[in-house]
Amino acid sequence: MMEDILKTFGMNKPVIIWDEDKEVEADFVFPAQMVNKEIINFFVSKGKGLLCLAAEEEYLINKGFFKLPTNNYDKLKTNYFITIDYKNTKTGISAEERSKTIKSFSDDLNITHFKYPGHVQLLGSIGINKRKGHTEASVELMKLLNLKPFAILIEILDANGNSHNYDYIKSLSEEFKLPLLNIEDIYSEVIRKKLFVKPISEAKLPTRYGDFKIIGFENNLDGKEHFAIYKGSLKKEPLLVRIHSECVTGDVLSSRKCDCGSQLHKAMRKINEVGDGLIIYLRQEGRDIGIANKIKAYELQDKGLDTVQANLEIGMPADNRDYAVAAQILKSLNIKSIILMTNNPDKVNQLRKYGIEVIKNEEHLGEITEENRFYLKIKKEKMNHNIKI
Ligand SMILES: Nc1nc2c(ncn2[C@@H]2O[C@H](COP(=O)(O)OP(=O)(O)OP(=O)(O)O)[C@@H](O)[C@H]2O)c(=O)[nH]1
Ligand SMILES: [Mg+2]
Ligand SMILES: [Mg+2]
Ligand SMILES: [Zn+2]
Repeated sequence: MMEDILKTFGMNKPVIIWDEDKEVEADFVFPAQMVNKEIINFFVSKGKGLLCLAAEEEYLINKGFFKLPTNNYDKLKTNYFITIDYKNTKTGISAEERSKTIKSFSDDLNITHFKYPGHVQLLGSIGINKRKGHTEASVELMKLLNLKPFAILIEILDANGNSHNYDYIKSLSEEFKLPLLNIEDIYSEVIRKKLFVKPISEAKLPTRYGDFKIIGFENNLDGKEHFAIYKGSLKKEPLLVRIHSECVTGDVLSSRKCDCGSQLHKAMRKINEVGDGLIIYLRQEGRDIGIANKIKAYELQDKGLDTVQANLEIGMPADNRDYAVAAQILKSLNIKSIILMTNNPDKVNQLRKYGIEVIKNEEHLGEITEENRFYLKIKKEKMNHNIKI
C-alpha cells in the first residue's frame, strides 16, 4: 500500500482518505514538502473544501503559531490554528501563492516569515492514538512514508456541493486513479509499526489459583492502567494468552448475570496447570462503555431488553472495544505468536489486524447459570461467539 501511495505522490496526485466513522467525509491529502501550484489547483477545483495544512500541534506551537479562540469545547473537534500567508505574497490566494506559503512552511520557517490571517488554514495534530481525524491521519501517513510530518488536505464536495457521498468519492478515485484509504487503515499501520506501551513494574502475585507475576505498564495509547499477570516463561511460542475485559460486577462482585468472573479464574487455573501463559486485564468495563453506562444498560435489561439492544438504546455501540492496546502490550513483552483463550471472534480478528499472530483460539467457556443463560445465548446469536448453549 505504502509503495503505491509514494508513486501516486510522485505523479503529482493526492490520495483520498475516507473517514468512515466520525465525519463520514473524504479529503484529498498530499505531502506539504512536495507542494506546487498544479496540485493546489487540483485541490481547490476538484476538492472544493477548505485548504488546510496539518502539522503536529507541538511543532506549530514551538514555531510560534497559535490556536484560534473557540467556543467549541469538544475535545475531539478540529484543532484550528491561525491562517497564514508567506511574507512575500500579494493577496496570498492564487494557487501559486498558496503553494509558496505551504512550501515555505515545510522549509521549517517560523511565524516571523508569515502574515496572519492568510489563506492557508493551519491544523494541529494531537496524534492518531488520541484522535482519529483527517488531521492526525494525514500527518501520520507522512511519517509512515518517512516524509516531513506536514500534509495538505481539503474536504471533497460532490457535484452538488455535498460532502457525504461515498459513491462520488469512489468514482473520483477511479477517474483520477487515486488510492482510497480509510483512517482506520492508517491507524492499524501505526499500531503495527510503533510502540506506545512499555512494561515498567513487575512483582510476585501469589493467588488462590497459583503463583503469578504481575506487570504494570506505561501506556501512551489510551492512558488507562491495564495490567497483566503471567506464569512461567513469556518466551514460549506460541504462548497461551487470555485477553480479559474488565467486568467489575462479575470479576469483583461475583455477579451471576454474566460469565466473566468464572472465565477469568478458569484462565488462571489453566495457566497454572500448563505452566506458561499470560492474562492481559484490559480496563474496558462493560465492553468499554464504562460502569455507569453498563448499569444503565442493566436497567433496561431488567425491563426485558437483551445486552445488545440495551447498549444501542442508550446510544452506545453494542461493543466498543478496540484491542490495539492488547496487541501493543503483547508487542512490548516481545510476544509474537499466541494461542488465545476466547469464544469471541472479534478479539482474534482485531489482534491479527494489529499484527499479532494468533495461531488459533481455544474455546473458553465460563460457568453457565440460570441468570446468565439468556445473556450467553444472545452473545452467540448476535455477536457470533462460539458458545455451545
Ligand atoms: N455493556 C455490557 N457489557 C457487559 C455486559 N455483561 C458483561 N459485559 C462486559 O463484557 C465484557 C466481557 O469481557 P470478556 O469476557 O473479556 O470478553 P467476551 O466478549 O465475553 O469474549 P470471551 O473472550 O469469549 O470471554 C466485560 O467488559 C464486561 O464488563 C452487559 O450486559 N452489557
Ligand atoms: Mg475532516
Ligand atoms: Mg467473556
Ligand atoms: Zn461480566
